[in-house]
Amino acid sequence: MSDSTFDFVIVGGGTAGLVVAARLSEDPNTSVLVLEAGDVHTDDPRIRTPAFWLSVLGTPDFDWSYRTVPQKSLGNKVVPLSQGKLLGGSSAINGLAFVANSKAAVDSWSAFGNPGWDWDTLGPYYRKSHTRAPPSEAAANHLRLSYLQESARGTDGPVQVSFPEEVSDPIPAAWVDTVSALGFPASSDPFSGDFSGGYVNALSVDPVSRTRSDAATAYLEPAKSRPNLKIVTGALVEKVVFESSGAVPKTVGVQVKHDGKTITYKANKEVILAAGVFGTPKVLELSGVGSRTLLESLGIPVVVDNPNVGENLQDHPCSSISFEVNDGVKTLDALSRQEPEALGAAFVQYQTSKSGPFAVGNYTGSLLPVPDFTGHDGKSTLDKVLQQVKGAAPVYGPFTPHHDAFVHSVLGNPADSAANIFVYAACANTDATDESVGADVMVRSSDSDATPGNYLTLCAALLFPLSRGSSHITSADPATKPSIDPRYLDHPLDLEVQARLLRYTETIIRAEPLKRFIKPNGRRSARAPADLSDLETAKEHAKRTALSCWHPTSTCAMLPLECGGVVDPQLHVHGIEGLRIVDSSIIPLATRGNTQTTVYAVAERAADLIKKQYSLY
Ligand SMILES: Cc1cc2nc3c(=O)[nH]c(=O)nc-3n(C[C@H](O)[C@H](O)[C@H](O)COP(=O)(O)OP(=O)(O)OC[C@H]3O[C@@H](n4cnc5c(N)ncnc54)[C@H](O)[C@@H]3O)c2cc1C
Repeated sequence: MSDSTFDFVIVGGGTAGLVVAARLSEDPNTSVLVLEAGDVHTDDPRIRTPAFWLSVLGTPDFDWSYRTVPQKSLGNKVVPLSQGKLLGGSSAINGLAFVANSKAAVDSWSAFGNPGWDWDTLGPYYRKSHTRAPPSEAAANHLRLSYLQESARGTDGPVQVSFPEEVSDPIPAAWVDTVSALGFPASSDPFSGDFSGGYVNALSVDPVSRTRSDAATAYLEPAKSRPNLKIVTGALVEKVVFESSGAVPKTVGVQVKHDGKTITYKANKEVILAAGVFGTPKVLELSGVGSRTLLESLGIPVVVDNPNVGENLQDHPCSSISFEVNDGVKTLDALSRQEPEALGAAFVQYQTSKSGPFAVGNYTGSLLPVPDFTGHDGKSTLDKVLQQVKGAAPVYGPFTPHHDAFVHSVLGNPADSAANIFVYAACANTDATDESVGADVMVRSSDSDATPGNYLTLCAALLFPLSRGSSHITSADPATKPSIDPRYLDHPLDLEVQARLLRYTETIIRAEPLKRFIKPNGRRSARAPADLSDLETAKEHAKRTALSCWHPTSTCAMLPLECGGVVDPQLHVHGIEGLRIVDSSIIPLATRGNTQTTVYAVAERAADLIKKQYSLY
């Protein structure tokens, strides 16, 4: 294998990049190079220990620590946006929730102009990427997991997935029972494509070692000794290099900064971009693929003028409120306050029996229709809201009519979920400041009252936001971070829905059995209203507390060019030979639920498409 020329050069050793690298290098006659800007931290206990994920956010060794531009609709708040900067990428720092997308959402990809991308074709790749260990009988009973289906789970895929074997904490069961009693019982297996209801989700946690299972451990570890696979870390890809003499620019390789030197690696077959939702459009723009106006303003020679690059950014906004629990109810507050006794006990429990709070991430949630739009008056309420926002609805680009049609159809179908309401078992600090990075905004901090107390935070996340934003470079210098503008809650329909979801938390905490755990007239998070029942009050609180759920997608969407696209259904960049994108940036529509399963599935499918094109083993 040459040191500087490979069949495939993969930019980004994150979630998608390592899947594709592992699959392509299964063919011993194919050489694969992975270039990752971050370093190797696979053995670091802060990465491996499931519950530590919030505490590592903002750590420069692990996190790009992006921040949005001031968000107009949130009173100019700047929202911190973590993204993994290490081998394994965001799969190594994420919240570990392992939940599949819905059939309706994936089927829409094909309807948007991507033939061959629907639930029937992608569903098998969700299963191919993971192995879900069946829960013990005790955990299945305690966590109300009777809806799981054997046919929906992955049985021999690389990512190891399990349920918390936690049978002493009454909150998850109370949560599932409460949501069910309110009319939303878990309907099916989350990997069947048709799930809705309250649930305890599976986690990307190895059932034996009770450590994080990510792209580095699941995909790279078994493949890393292959002689045809080379991984270079600490390597920032600055741009893709093209040969532009023919009618269509041809990809030659990439230019990289490594150890202070500038190096060019060549690709015999393809360069594959997997630098993530902000990294991939940045590399494209630095390479001359993007809006002519932007590139010329920065002095970057234009290779392909495509103004869609970096557009269509979608993310799940999440607004929340914390409620004080009754005395004696155990939450994570003591750990979040870093009380030595609580930390010590959790540490010992994890070390000795791989159990306790350190063994799990966040796992109590729900995927729901918008409750206001269900039931007897649901349709007329939705019609009224749609009518009300009609005149003020922005047009973000050519994808808007397709996007509107899909979101309106989901909102109008009580069998589809448009909302994720979940519980974080501690008080949350939702007030980002200009200096906030990573975990500052979730972990309780100075803004909480001084008296120690225990809380449940209910978070409401809008799963199909119509607000769409962008991520673009502002300089030709590869070291400069992009300007990220998700436009959270910019679309008036998003604010209407988000406020209704947040308002619904008042209904949830007043319903049995969860009600038994909430302190009557107890304290709430700082500056939270005493009652959210008034819609205008809920809107203000939704805006004030809105943060990212860390699920950004779609900045290089798989869509026809005229519809706002950057890649075609083979994941080739429009108008360029030999350049593909395989990461979260190609997902055309925000996912119904957390994103990692969809990234794994897309990358698995991408590897098959590439293998087929080149007749690889
Ligand atoms: C804090 C957080 C919590 C989350 N929680 C969950 C959750 O609980 N469940 C869930 O399903 N999803 C969750 N997600 C989302 C999910 O993890 C991501 O959507 C997914 O991992 C993204 O995969 P990717 O391959 O697109 O990008 P990444 O995995 O981020 O990979 C991109 C890689 O490219 C590298 N890179 C970038 N630019 C360059 C360059 N120029 N040169 C070389 N390398 C480069 C990066 O360092 C990174 O390693 C979370 C994400 C975060 C950040």
